[in-house]
Amino acid sequence: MTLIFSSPGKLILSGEHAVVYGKSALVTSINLRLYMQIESNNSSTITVNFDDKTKHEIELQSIQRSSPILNQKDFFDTMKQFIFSEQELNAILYVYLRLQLTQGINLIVRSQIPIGAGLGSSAAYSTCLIACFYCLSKHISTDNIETFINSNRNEINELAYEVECLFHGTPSGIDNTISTFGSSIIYKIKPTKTMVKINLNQQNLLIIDTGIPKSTLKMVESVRKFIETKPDEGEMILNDIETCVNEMIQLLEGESPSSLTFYQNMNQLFMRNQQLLTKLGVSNEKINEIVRLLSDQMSIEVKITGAGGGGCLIALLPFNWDDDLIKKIENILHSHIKSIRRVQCSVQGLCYEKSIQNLLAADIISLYK
Ligand SMILES: Nc1ncnc2c1ncn2[C@@H]1O[C@H](COP(=O)(O)OP(=O)(O)OP(=O)(O)O)[C@@H](O)[C@H]1O
Ligand SMILES: C[C@@](O)(CCO)CC(=O)[O-]
Repeated sequence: MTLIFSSPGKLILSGEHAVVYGKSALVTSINLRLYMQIESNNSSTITVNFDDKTKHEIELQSIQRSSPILNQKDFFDTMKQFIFSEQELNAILYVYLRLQLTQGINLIVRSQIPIGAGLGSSAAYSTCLIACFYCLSKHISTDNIETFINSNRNEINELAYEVECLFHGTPSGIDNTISTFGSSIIYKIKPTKTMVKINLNQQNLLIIDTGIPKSTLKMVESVRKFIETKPDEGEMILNDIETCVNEMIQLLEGESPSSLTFYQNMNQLFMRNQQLLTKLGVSNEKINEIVRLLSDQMSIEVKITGAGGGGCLIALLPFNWDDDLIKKIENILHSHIKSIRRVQCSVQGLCYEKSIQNLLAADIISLYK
């Protein structure tokens, strides 16, 4: 049986980091997707092909277990000698054992989402991995896959969260949730995990890739240290970030996205949110310079999206933007960034791909427009 799934990347418009501490965050899925194909075979190996560039083979005889892996701790404790240095391979091993598969498998991964840039590549990977292995483990026939996926999204999301924990320690779950469900959501983990869909039809979001490598794990850890050392200041910043999120939600619910009021207020909210993230310590000199250049020369406010420390930044283009305006931005930033790109948001979440065409066409997209 051959199955293909795809999942989108994401942009956090507001609320990153604060979401880890139970505050609301606003997140949207974007039109960059990761595609994964799975087929079972009669061999005793898992073969993996990443973007036609890296190929791996995992020998199954050595790792088969009679009882399932129950959680991450169990995995690392009992599979010590089989742990790879590449987390993407550990994720495959984890899911294979967790879902008690026994057959040989061929996996093909092709992705448009830049890796490690704050756009949720690991969550799209985790979500597709679970969908592939879960459907295989349940022997779902291809005719029933769509229905099966739609009625099991919550379970897929919970399992994808476990895989995200391999990548990120104890993430909030915002990335796998948006990748599984798609569209745009207000996400919160306290007092219980909740997601509320919100209408967000923005065509004017610009992603600026700083080209600076970042580690989500390290950035989340540095914020934790900040909050432990300065709990009062930390709490105030987190509350102020949540106020930005709530004001953004009010704007989305109350203003036409093509109005000047909407643009001006969103621009201001990006600025306030960025200042708060800077206070939390997740910005740096290079990011500050990019923020300063666009603010001073174009009155466009830029904020970090995701963990910060590098990766991508976002800005909202004025509703009357044109190619000349983008060129002007490129000219101002060209020696400071890797690339820029406009994206569509609120796209479909995890989905079953009926044909191989999209997988074949997928290639890591340079963020350059
Ligand atoms: N196309 C892919 N091929 C192989 N591995 C991938 C792919 N996409 C994601 N991964 C895995 O996900 C990891 C990236 O996770 P990381 O959290 O660093 O970046 P991100 O998910 O892009 O950013 P963020 O979590 O901040 O949104 C990679 O190191 C790799 O293990
Ligand atoms: C920085 C963070 O808030 C978003 C990462 O995409 C971490 C998380 O929510 O797990």
